[in-house]
Amino acid sequence: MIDLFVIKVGGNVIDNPALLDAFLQKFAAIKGKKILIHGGGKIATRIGDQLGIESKYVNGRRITDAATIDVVTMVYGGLVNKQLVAKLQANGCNAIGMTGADANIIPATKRPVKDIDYGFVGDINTADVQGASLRALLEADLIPVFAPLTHDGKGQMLNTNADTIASSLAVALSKFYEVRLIYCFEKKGVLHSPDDDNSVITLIDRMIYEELKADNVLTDGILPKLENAFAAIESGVAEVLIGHADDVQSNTTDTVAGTLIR
Ligand SMILES: Nc1ncnc2c1ncn2[C@@H]1O[C@H](COP(=O)(O)OP(=O)(O)O)[C@@H](O)[C@H]1O
Ligand SMILES: CC(=O)N[C@@H](CCC(=O)OP(=O)(O)O)C(=O)O
Repeated sequence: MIDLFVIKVGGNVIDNPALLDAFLQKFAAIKGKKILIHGGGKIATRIGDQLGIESKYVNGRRITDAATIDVVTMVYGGLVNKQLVAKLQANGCNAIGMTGADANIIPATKRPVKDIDYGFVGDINTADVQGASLRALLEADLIPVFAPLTHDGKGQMLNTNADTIASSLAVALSKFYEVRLIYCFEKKGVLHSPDDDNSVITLIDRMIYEELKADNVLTDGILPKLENAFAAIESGVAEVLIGHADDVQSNTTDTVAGTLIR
């Protein structure tokens, strides 16, 4: 039986106040143990623009130079994280805001420079994720809320994709709990036609995934999301779902809406 929900909410939801408020209300109402991981890429891009710091992406990852790591640390670890915590508190949810540096929960290594220099982007040291410390917070009935930031153990903050953080935390916690990982975004799930919310693909396994890729059904951010979903399933996470932020509550029950990854 599932006894922990690891839930990720993406940038398009965070950037839409009505959708975000509805999501947080539903998240707060979910019974049982839960963790929230948030993105916020769009807000970081907007605030960067205001500061004259332009955003550049390669393969869905932000090139994070010295000025950009300061922006994302402020935006993800400060503005977005604390606003979400305050709104969850207002909904009666005892949230505690964190980055991967806090309690050393997510140690990472600066991505080595090969063809591309991503700058201060962190690859998670998966075996070192402190699942036991996180369990202690959960057992104290706190609700951890993670910003997409890690650290190198030598004093440097690193920027890490939020989908990857969610997958790594789900894997680390699956030692202690039966975990359902839920990716929440602004679509009803993985879609056959990206513009048609009624075209949800209800089940994707590796074979279907390869077929969908070959047919060019999957583009942009959905590709790394599915890779992270498969990585979780293949490393001990019981269930992974990709669905709409509005459906988060039903997706913690047996009546799921969205795409199940197997
Ligand atoms: N077949 C598809 N089904 C759903 N989304 C798709 C599909 N193909 C491309 N996408 C795009 O992938 C995006 C989700 O990835 P991303 O922007 O990284 O999400 P998040 O908001 O969680 O960060 C959707 O907003 C959508 O534009
Ligand atoms: C390295 C890297 O690309 N990090 C991401 C972290 C934020 C994120 O993942 O936000 P969404 O879930 O809203 O896309 C970035 O800075 O955009």
